[in-house]
Amino acid sequence: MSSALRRMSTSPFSSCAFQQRASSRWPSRRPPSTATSRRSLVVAAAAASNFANENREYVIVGGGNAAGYAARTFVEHGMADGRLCIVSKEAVAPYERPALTKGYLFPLDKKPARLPGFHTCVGAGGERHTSEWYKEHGIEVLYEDPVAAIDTQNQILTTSSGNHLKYGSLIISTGCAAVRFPENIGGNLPGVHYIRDVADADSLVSSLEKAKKVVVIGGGYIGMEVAAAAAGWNLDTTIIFPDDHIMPRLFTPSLARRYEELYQKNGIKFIKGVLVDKLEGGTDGRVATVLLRNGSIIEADTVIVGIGAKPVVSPFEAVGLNKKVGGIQVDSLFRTSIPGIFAIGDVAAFPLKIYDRMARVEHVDHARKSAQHCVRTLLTAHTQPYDYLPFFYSRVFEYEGSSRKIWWQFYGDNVGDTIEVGDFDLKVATFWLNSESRVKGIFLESGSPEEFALLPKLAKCQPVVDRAKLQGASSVEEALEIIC
Ligand SMILES: Cc1cc2nc3c(=O)[nH]c(=O)nc-3n(C[C@H](O)[C@H](O)[C@H](O)COP(=O)(O)OP(=O)(O)OC[C@H]3O[C@@H](n4cnc5c(N)ncnc54)[C@H](O)[C@@H]3O)c2cc1C
Repeated sequence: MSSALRRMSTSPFSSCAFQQRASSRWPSRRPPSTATSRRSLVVAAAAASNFANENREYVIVGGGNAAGYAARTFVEHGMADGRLCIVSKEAVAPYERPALTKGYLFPLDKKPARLPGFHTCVGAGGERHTSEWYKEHGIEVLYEDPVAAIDTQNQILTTSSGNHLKYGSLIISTGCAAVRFPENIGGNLPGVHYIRDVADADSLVSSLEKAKKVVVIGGGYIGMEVAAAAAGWNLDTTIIFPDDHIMPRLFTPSLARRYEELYQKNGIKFIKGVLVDKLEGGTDGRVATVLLRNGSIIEADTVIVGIGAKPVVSPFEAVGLNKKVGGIQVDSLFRTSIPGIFAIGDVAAFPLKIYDRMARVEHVDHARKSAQHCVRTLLTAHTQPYDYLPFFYSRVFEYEGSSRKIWWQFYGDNVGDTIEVGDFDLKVATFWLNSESRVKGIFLESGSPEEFALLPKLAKCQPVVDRAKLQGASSVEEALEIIC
């Protein structure tokens, strides 16, 4: 590693993330003054050593889930030390983003059922990849310095602080950004929250600590999880969305109805089938009311907007975008149209081989697997196409004292018609069957580890089933036996 690189990889982060959790929601946060001095150091190093021409063999842009798993794969191949640089917009080392709407939001006195996995885990020891881990493995991480421009001809990245980095190979993992309400309808009022990163989650926790009336806009993953977390704070919580039921892109109406009943038992109210027109501030400037298209006015001191996310393609448009599914177009080895440039995770539009179509998948399982596949391609020149089976999961009401903890998984494709089996109070499964009665997708809630382990196998081999028999199954166990 060159001396300039060594100086920059010095990270002031703490490595004992968990021990410090009780006193801070983000234990390894760096004091702002250190960030400033580190940036000055980077600029000084650039001036002193013709920084732009100093070659980084491998550069990852983005400091999220995919970046974390890509770094881990570089380490596993012994190719990280002094060769790998991560350029991140965030102030902290890559972490497990799904925790942000789950355990991370629970009140600390309710002891989260699962410790938030802020940092990626590796190996049998499951050691945490704190900033210290990156340092120990000789990985240079530039924090809070997003890439602002790329010169693909000369292979140079320019960061927002004005650094120039020359790369050998580049992996883009910029993920997604939350869709925001425009400013003119109150989208930026104090008390209005969007959750994409840990800074957003910290800001929401500060609001929840004082909140009385919470409105969650959006009935998808984010809305469902945040509303369930707000219930853990015993707050007056209302979910508002334009669809007929929650999770319209995955849940069947009957499954959604049972979930809505459970949410209502936890004190959460629903306003369905209506759009939000405007958020208005009160005398203190904070959000105070939510105006609906049907003329209703809902009071709120805290609003969480979960209305979707869009891939962060800027400033990489020239690398080649996919117009249909959005994001950066890659092939089955995560190669973009420009040699030496790859894209992974949420931002990558890739061939979903099993269903023979292009897709972008905004889920952590794909972020991890695409990262591992891409780095193996880069380092070992393997040519096996990525063969991904879509997998989604969620967990809600996991805090201590909750009447019912929910954990569900979905594998496959939710196309065709559905057969629902089981008792919602115990265990429930939904099967998506195509016109040939092949199982295309499976949803299971509250299954055993063995049952959950069956799902990917079934969704992959897509067995043909006897519909009448499946329909007549009296339990999930019986249904799985019929299919297997
Ligand atoms: C609140 C929340 C809850 C979720 N829950 C679940 C769940 O329960 N299950 C599930 O499967 N998935 C869940 N997801 C989705 C999952 O977290 C993502 O699919 C995963 O994080 C994608 O990884 P990624 O690295 O592609 O993107 P991200 O993890 O989003 O990382 C992208 C990174 O790039 C950085 N960046 C952006 N632009 C630049 C730039 N110009 N320069 C440098 N850095 C940049 C961002 O700041 C960020 O650090 C959740 C997502 C969120 C936001």
